[in-house]
Amino acid sequence: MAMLLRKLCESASLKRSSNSNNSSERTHHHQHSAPLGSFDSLPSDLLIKILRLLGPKHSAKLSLVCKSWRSLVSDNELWAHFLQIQQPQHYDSILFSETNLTSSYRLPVLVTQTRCLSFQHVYAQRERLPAAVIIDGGSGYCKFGWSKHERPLDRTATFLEFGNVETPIYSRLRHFFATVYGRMKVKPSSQAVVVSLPICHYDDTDSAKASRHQLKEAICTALFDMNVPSVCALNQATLALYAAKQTSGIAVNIGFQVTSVVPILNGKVMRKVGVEVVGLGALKLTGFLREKMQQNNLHFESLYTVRTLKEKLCYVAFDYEAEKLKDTHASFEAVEGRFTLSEERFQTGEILFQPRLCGLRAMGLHQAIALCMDHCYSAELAGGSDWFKTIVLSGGSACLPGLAERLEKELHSLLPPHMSNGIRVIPPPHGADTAWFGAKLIGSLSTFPAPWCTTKKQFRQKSKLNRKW
Ligand SMILES: Nc1ncnc2c1ncn2[C@@H]1O[C@H](COP(=O)(O)OP(=O)(O)OP(=O)(O)O)[C@@H](O)[C@H]1O
Repeated sequence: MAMLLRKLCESASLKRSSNSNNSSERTHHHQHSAPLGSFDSLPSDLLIKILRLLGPKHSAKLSLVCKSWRSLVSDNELWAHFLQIQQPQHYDSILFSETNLTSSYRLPVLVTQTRCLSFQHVYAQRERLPAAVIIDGGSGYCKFGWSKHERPLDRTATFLEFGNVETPIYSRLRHFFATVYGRMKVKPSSQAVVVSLPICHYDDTDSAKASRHQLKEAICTALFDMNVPSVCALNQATLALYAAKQTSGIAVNIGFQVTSVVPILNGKVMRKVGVEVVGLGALKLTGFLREKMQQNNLHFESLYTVRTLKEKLCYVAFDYEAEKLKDTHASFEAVEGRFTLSEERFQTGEILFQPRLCGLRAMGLHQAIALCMDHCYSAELAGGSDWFKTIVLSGGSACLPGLAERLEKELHSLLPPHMSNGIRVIPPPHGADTAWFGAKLIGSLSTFPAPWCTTKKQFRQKSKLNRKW
């Protein structure tokens, strides 16, 4: 094989030199004589196999030799293979994003468009792309890092460091972004940023719209004042949906303080249909477990221990009543020592379905989702009658094992068959970093940053115009 590869390269370089010596001969050569030199006799699938072994760099070089090599090398399957071996675990996400998200106008992609996609071009563009900064600033925890990295570089407790609501929003944001860039040890002016917008001011009212606009403006102003060259700001729910390789569906984010149920059609939040919000989140879950542990004489020093036990031992029961009859003891070695939990393990997650267990008069998560689905159905939007049947979970607390299965079961029993048939509840595809991963997908696109980002100049011009009007 090594000999074969050497011969291939020799033939290619021979051909290149003869081509550059005589251009009229080149035309003749391509059209009539052996266009691939001594490899002409080999079937093209074998040649593709050889190219696979040569790798992307050498294959790209071969495509410079002549038209015939270029045509052979441009094989889409070959470059799909190179994309796959480069990031085997994310290949599906790359395919999804390159077919559905390359333009920021998130219209449904036509089949013909998919066929036009040149994987060689996609590969080359992605290689050339400098890494972007990815910041998902959650209300509890901020995840930040690089688009070319597998996962966030770090997490910081947003609520502890930046949670002072009395501070004017602009200075809080400046401090927040300066801290993130400081921790990443990078100059803000060196690269574009993809930043998440929190899921808040959900309503379809003018005042909520104005608040959303104000928040986005404040985020962009803070970043541009720090000389970031271009900014892409997208809401967390849409990013979570992208992370699950979907452009339409219902994004359910179990956040730090609240849970939001967000209908999204072709990447756009359907505020007219309605976003449901339940006042339950990570804080309530931890608080509930703490109470249960205290009631059951399980002594701990730090709330951090309770949070760790929640993450390591808690789960959602498929059938709450049946679970009570089982032996559910399990232990975990925390920093403070060894803890054994039993019923607390599934009682904690149960508050999502029965909020009254923690003294809250609110809808259960399944009810909020069913209500949202019902609104989607009644709205009769152009997306058809199925787009809202895909439900994507996100947020750290949505990582509780068993949550997706239980939700699916509850939705089936709440909804009539024409609405529940085909329901799919997808667990957080990238755990607590789901929205971050969605933003990473955007920051890694072959077309990034152009269609997704606003440059400093564009932003300033738009702000000036807005002020005039
Ligand atoms: N495997 C897990 N099981 C249960 N809870 C988890 C798990 N992993 C993380 N969490 C919890 O998730 C919470 C943090 O969630 P997340 O990072 O989604 O918050 P956030 O993004 O700041 O919230 P928001 O969406 O409101 O901005 C923490 O309380 C943490 O304990």
